[in-house]
Amino acid sequence: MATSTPASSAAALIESAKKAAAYQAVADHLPPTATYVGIGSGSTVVYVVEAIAAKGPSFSANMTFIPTGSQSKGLIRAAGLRLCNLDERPLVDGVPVALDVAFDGADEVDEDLNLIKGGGACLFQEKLVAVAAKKFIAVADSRKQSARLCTKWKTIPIEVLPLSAPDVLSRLKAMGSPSPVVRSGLPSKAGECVTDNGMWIIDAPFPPLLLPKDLTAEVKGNGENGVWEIEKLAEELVRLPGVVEIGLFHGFNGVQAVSRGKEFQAQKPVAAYFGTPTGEVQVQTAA
Ligand SMILES: O=C(CO)[C@H](O)[C@H](O)COP(=O)(O)O
Repeated sequence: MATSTPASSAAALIESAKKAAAYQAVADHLPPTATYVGIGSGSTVVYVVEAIAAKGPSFSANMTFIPTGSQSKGLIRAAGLRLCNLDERPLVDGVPVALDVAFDGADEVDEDLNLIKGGGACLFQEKLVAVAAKKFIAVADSRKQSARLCTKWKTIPIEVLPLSAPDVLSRLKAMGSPSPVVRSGLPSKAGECVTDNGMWIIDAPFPPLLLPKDLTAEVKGNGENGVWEIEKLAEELVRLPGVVEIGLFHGFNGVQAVSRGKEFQAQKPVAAYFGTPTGEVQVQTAA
């Protein structure tokens, strides 16, 4: 007879928290009229696909699902949903059709809905899919909720061209990241973790990232004393030669983007769903 240990029951509670968040996010944000839907990567998104499949084939008959990498592609296929790669979407007036909604997991979510992503090394395609969607929804368990990024998930995943890794590492150290490392593929792969795009991931630790509202005349958040505000850090990181994409999803969300005339360029979710160990789901929305 299988015995339940405290560790196995804690793991089961986390799984049910992820599942509850995913099912509620799908119920709230996937209307039967949706046509193009983004599917992210990671263990929580498995339940997003399960929730969609559970609605039956007629619900998704007119929907096409856009993956964020090979895991996500496999999930869409295994569920019998219609798959279309990001670059194969039809053009409307010369522009690739917008996704109605994209669902994805996160490694950490701050109080302004900025995200750290890339724990599963899929951040580049995840960002491409998020910005192609009118509405991006994050799903997670409540361990991911945090006032400031880099508090619980202490490193920022950065996708780099392998050739550039030594230079990027030394530039990151100069920016105040104490010990950035190239992510290993162990235990499943000897050598570096190679992304779906043939790149490497650098995990760069930073102290907790400030929000614009934290800045004062004394605290500038520009890296002085190693302290960074998220927008300033993101701006510097994407400018490093060799960096392909960063795991900070920041700036504005889809609703704010429309009002700024920057439709479909939003990296931030409009809502994050957090499952809790008690079975409750907390929803954090943009202020
Ligand atoms: O960003 C990701 C992959 O690059 C994942 O969405 C993130 O790591 C969360 O994964 P999980 O749902 O397994 O906690």
